[in-house]
Amino acid sequence: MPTATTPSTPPAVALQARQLGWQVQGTPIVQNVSLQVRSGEMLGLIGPNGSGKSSLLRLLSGMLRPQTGDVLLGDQALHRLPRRSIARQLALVAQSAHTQDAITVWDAVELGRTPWLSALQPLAPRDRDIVHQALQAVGLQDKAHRTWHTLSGGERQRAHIARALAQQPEVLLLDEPTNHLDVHQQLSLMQLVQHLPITKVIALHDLNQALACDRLAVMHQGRLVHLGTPDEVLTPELLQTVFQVQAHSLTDPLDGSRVLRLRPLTTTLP
Ligand SMILES: Nc1ncnc2c1ncn2[C@@H]1O[C@H](COP(=O)(O)OP(=O)(O)OP(=O)(O)O)[C@@H](O)[C@H]1O
Repeated sequence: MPTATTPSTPPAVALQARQLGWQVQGTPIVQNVSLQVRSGEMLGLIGPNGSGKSSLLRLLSGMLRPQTGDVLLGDQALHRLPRRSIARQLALVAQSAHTQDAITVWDAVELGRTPWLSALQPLAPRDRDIVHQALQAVGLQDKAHRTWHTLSGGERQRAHIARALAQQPEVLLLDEPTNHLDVHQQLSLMQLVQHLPITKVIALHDLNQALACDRLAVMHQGRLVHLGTPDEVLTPELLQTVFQVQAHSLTDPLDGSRVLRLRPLTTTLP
């Protein structure tokens, strides 16, 4: 019978930020952020433009090194882990990941297997199956042999996600993954991510999409200002002070779920 101390039992906290701080030339970008991401949850990261969401995700992924505080992946300090070990456990789908134009979609997604292969080791049939499944999950199986530069913005976005899935991470960080996607693709992607049996942290701008998360973390001016369930967090008061919008909750007559109706407090850009 497994116990709480059995090594194969996943830790209750998959990823943890402890008093993270990051600044550029004396300007604080992320300030004193502490949070715990529970194993298996989908944690939404929301906040206005420039509030520090992408920076926090990059700190959590190890791409950026904090000047203060640290990140724990499971119970291990991220900065002490070799890159390869991090890449076997955690994948980041960044907002503007670069991919060479001449590469095919298949090759781009195949790169997700790199952390699992030793030098010069060719892909085993199992690796090829995983790449195939990742392409299928994002609906790109028919475009596997297309070159990168021929893809639309939305197709590139889905290919980046497929590459992260091919990594088979335990923790998946996604930075505004629904950008560039049409409404059908946005909903499909949110469902796909929601049902992945791993830990997810997802930066989102669409607050109605954020309602599907288990918990939400709200960034404002580089600080984490709220953490809780969508109902606890998305109050009219918070939406007014952080997002500068007036919010009304409606109920979807089809399934009784909550829908947010938002109006700007002011109509002028800051
Ligand atoms: N490398 C950098 N050098 C200087 N400033 C930076 C750097 N990276 C981020 N910033 C600044 O830090 C702030 C937070 O940026 P970040 O991209 O983390 O915000 P965000 O919440 O993801 O924004 P958005 O919703 O617009 O994508 C912004 O003001 C940005 O200009």
